[in-house]
Amino acid sequence: MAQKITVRNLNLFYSGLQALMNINLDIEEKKVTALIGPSGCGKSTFLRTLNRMNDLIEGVKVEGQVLLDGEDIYLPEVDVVALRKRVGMVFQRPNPFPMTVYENVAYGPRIHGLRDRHKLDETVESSLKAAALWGEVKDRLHKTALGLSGGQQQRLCIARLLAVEPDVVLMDEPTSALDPISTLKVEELIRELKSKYTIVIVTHNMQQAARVSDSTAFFLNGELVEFGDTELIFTGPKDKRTEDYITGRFG
Ligand SMILES: Nc1ncnc2c1ncn2[C@@H]1O[C@H](COP(=O)(O)OP(=O)(O)OP(=O)(O)O)[C@@H](O)[C@H]1O
Repeated sequence: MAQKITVRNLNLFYSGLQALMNINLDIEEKKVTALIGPSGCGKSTFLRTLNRMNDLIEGVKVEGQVLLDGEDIYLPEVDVVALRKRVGMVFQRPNPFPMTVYENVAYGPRIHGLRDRHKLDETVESSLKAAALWGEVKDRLHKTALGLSGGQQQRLCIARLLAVEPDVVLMDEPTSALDPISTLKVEELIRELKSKYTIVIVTHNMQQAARVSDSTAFFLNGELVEFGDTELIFTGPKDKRTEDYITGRFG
């Protein structure tokens, strides 16, 4: 199976304090990879290394390699804006711009040079359809996005990201601020999106990891303890620490 992202000997330090310890991990193309582990174990930090979001934090030092389609994203000549277009991110709390639904989705393509109104309309419609939101918003495209429900706002943020045609979608606890029904809708969407995108999701919810992911990585204190097929991780983990965590003994 094709590897989309290859992580080799990755270490990360926050002002000298080591938050990731020698991580080695292969992320498969068009699969969902879940990152699990107790609070503070480094899941979000690791997720942010995949599109260099940690660069925005002062005092961060990264060692090792993250290869995207075989190319090291940490080389100095890499265009970080182009990288973040290819590797987009959805956050814990939905963060639509204070604009209309349409403008939220059209924003990215416009920034990247799309001006043609007809093409923009098409992109907005196809992105909202891909995010399973079109039916709910097609009659309110020109109303503020802030009037949508939390679950709709999160799917709008996913549509906004899909509009710039990424390869990889990073999701940092994308349903933690949502009610159970909205959560299921986003989970359904994740399963649909993997036919086109490589998805990496941080979740605190073990059932969610089991429901949506193909592979699961268990982190503890900045280390990758175990990584493998989700079913195997949940039914027969090799490491005692993984077993303790998934059976709820800690975290
Ligand atoms: N901006 C930062 N500056 C300094 N230390 C940080 C920063 N962000 C995270 N850390 C530290 O790095 C470690 C890993 O944090 P991280 O947020 O990646 O963990 P996490 O597993 O995602 O936690 P949670 O599940 O609570 O979100 C923690 O010890 C945290 O305090």
